[in-house]
Amino acid sequence: MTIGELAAEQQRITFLHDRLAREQAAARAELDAALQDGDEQRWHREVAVRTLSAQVSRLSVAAENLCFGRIDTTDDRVYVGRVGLFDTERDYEPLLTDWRAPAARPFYTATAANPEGVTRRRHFRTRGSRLEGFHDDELQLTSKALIDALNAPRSATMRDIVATIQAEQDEVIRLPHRGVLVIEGGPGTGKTAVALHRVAYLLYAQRERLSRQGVLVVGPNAGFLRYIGEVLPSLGETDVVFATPGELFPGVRTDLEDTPELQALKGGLSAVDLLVEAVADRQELPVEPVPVELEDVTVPLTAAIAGQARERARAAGLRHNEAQPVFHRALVDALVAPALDLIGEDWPELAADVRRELAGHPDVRRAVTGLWPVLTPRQLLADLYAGRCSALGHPELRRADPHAWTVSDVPLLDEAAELLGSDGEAERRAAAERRRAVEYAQGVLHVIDTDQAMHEDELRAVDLVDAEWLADRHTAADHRVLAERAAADREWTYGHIVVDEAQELSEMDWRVLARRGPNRSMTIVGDLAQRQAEAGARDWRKVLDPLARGRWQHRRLTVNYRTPAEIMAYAAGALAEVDPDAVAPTSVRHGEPPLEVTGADPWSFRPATGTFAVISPAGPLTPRAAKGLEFDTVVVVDPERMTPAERYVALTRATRRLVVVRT
Ligand SMILES: Nc1ncnc2c1ncn2[C@@H]1O[C@H](COP(=O)(O)OP(=O)(O)OP(=O)(O)O)[C@@H](O)[C@H]1O
Repeated sequence: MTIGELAAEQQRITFLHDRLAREQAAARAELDAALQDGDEQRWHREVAVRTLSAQVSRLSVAAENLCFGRIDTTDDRVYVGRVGLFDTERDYEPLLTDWRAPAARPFYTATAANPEGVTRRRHFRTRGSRLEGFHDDELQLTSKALIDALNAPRSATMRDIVATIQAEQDEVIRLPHRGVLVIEGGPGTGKTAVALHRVAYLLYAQRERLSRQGVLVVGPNAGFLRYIGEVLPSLGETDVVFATPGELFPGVRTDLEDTPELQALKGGLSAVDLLVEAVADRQELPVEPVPVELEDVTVPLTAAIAGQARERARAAGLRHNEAQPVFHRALVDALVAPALDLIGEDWPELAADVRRELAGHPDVRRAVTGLWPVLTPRQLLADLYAGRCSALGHPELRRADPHAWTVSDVPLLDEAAELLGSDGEAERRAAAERRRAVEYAQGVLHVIDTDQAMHEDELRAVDLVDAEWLADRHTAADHRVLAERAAADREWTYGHIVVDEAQELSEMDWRVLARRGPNRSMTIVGDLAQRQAEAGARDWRKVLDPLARGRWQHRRLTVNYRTPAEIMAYAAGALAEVDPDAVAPTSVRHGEPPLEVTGADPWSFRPATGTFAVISPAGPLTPRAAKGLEFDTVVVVDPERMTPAERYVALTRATRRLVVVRT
């Protein structure tokens, strides 16, 4: 690196930063203009505001590490960075190439064995717009830039890796597969990083579709979501909903766990049958005949009559709530003949009169709501847990607070919503919303109309518009951002779904995700050897065949970027206990061997700098909560008191130093 070269590259980087600043200013000005534009149709304006806001946020996060690399070929030179910048005066010639563009790809994939036309690959080290240095990596597999990145101390949140994506990772990030992609790999192989960069890549390659539908990222717990939550915004992407499996049913947010036995019961597919039975159990027959008092006679609504009506309602093939009116009609039909028998007369109009009387009769209506109640998913499950479970052969499901939802209840609530159908609540809410809007519009028109200053022969607002029309204009647009709308709507379907730590999800969880992603565009990352959940995956085929038979692909990552080789060798014992045939990933770095001590205070190992965690069966950080996280120094307390999978997870969290303390 000569001083002249450094100055030339600094000039280039300064120029790119100036360009970025210009583009930022232009996008902001356009956004301000769109926000103030009163003439533009409202819908157009909202689309423009949304697109421009996204553009502004994308450009504003790009300044840090704006340009991180350069590749030279025999006839071209490409600067690679976080966003694309173009020379608008020179036919949109690229000044900086977005890391996701095809032209940037050789930056990640060229090797000495397969240089892809690349003669030089250069990595820049920058701070803001200041170039601190650069180096050329001779197209080696493991570059200095990677080792520097891996040796850097970690912070509380995960960072993006655009400057140092490795070839095996790049292949997965850009894989053109449209269905389900499973990325498997041991601890620290960059599965999470790769999945998030794949989202950023897909948002780049299929922006039109994905920004309309959004992307859902499912992670194991809130701590993990906080840890990874900055990666996509740092890449300028915001149309992403993050959720734990305990948050996938709108209105419920839980991290309570059932016992492993209950998790297994609720997580297996037989839970669907249990719910079908629970719904059937709510289609009841009267124990005693219910008297229906007509004008002339009292007809007993017997179990036989209700049974007849129930058969008809069940045969209608509708969902439970939607079949209630069918049950009502069938009950009325079934009561006509006994009523006529009791009246003892029959002439053509009499049957029609009796039917009419029965149809509107409060006794019949009460019987319908008692025997075939409209239910919400929560009511169905709460009643089940409050005691109905015993009659269905599962007394173990009974619990003191039936509404204390657990993570394993969430897929059951979702399944129940499917079985029950609409309870009318959403429609009622929409109708109430609409009534309020019309009332508001009427108020607005009234104010305009009673304005004293108005002349009698002037055209008045009410001559031109009515309240319904005004209400339409008022409520047409939903102002919430996509992520909020999607998270609140159980029937929202996402353009792409990412599932991290996917080995933890139960068969019932997968059914929820299948509903949220009917196009089966998914990236699933996990490691079967790290499974801690009783109802989790033991075999990808078993999980994915029902979801996307013939449409899923499997890729494996083999290099460990987190844990030094010495720590990985130590953790290999735990891995062998989980699965004797499993192969541990190969670490790229070496470090100090783990330290084993007895009876020491775990907190005495807290280093002066860097991130630190104590993982112990009793907390503060349990192996379960440590899933997916990493720290510079980790103290694992009493690994023998953990299951082999928990031990394997706990021992593979350190990026530098591992201490094992036995109490
Ligand atoms: N190409 C890369 N350049 C720089 N850092 C990387 C790269 N790939 C992975 N890393 C870093 O390695 C660490 C481990 O990555 P990540 O958490 O994605 O692994 P994982 O496979 O999801 O691990 P686990 O299974 O334990 O959750 C992170 O700090 C990540 O930033």
